[in-house]
Amino acid sequence: MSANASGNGRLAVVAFGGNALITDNDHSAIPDQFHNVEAMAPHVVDMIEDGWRVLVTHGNGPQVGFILRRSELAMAEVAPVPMDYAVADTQGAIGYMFNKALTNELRRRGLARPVATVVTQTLVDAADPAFVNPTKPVGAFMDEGSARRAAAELGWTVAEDAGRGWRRIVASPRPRAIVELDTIRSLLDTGVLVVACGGGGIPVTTNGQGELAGIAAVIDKDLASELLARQLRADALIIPTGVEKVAIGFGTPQQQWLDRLTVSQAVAYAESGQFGEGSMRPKVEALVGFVTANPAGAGVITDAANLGRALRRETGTWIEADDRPAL
Ligand SMILES: Nc1ncnc2c1ncn2[C@@H]1O[C@H](COP(=O)(O)OP(=O)(O)O)[C@@H](O)[C@H]1O
Ligand SMILES: NC(=O)OP(=O)(O)O
Repeated sequence: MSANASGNGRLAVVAFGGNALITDNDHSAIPDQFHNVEAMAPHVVDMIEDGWRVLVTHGNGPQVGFILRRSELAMAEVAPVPMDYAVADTQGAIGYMFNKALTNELRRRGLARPVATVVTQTLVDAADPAFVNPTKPVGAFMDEGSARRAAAELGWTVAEDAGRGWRRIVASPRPRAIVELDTIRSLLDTGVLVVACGGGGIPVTTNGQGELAGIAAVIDKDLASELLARQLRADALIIPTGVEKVAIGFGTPQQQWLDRLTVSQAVAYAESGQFGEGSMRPKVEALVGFVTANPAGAGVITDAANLGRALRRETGTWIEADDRPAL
């Protein structure tokens, strides 16, 4: 392994959004997702060349919904896929896309660094109120009529998603612990480029004797990535998504893109409804949690193409502890 591939250096958790993996009109098309992951890989490898150790996490909202829908459509012929297994399926498939794209990009640049995807379980509380109040959008966007029909005919819970259309929603309990945390840490310490905690992790509960059991839910990957970044004492938590910066008045004539938000400003804006529920709000909340626990840490929201520029502070929205002086 080259010196650059050692387990030293600043650690960044980079949490790619599930929607950010999709640009094609046919939202469920796999080649389009791989094409987008291929476009993201050079930005991750740029960070490695800049001396960062990188842990990639990713969302799975659209993809887990597609798997559940395929399973429903095929029910007459094959047994249905339980939701925890559907999340595991997305970790495997999206992890494979990142493994392949990152390995190819490292090879192109002559960098010797192993890449590994860790199937990751995330502990949740079976009594979490989220199980009776689903909030996590999954699968395709629909018009309201189609959504209401799916609710009546298929028993889905549906809701409008951040002004972008209607979607199926499922339970999204808070992540409490990452079961494979020590394995992920060991891999990072030996210089492996790790992909982990996909889709927020496979939701599991424990019976108190440490015995794990899967449960039907999709965990928010921003909140799980924050937990992971905090427990690994990462230096940066970066959330690449569909926008270069966070805005107040998003989508209105008063829209104002933000370079920096203090924790207090972020909390106040979140409480006044400035950030889309289930879209931008959990990202802001994740970074507030991260920089509150680690005031010297960098908490940044941007798009994948601007990862490097955002880390150099040329763009993106940085969320910072209240007492950190503005640059
Ligand atoms: N205040 C805001 N500022 C910027 N974008 C916002 C805001 N509120 C909602 N959004 C929307 O949230 C999207 C990011 O959420 P989403 O697509 O769910 O994330 P992910 O990339 O994790 O799949 C942005 O692309 C934007 O359309
Ligand atoms: N699990 C999750 O939060 O996925 P998205 O980022 O795709 O919504």
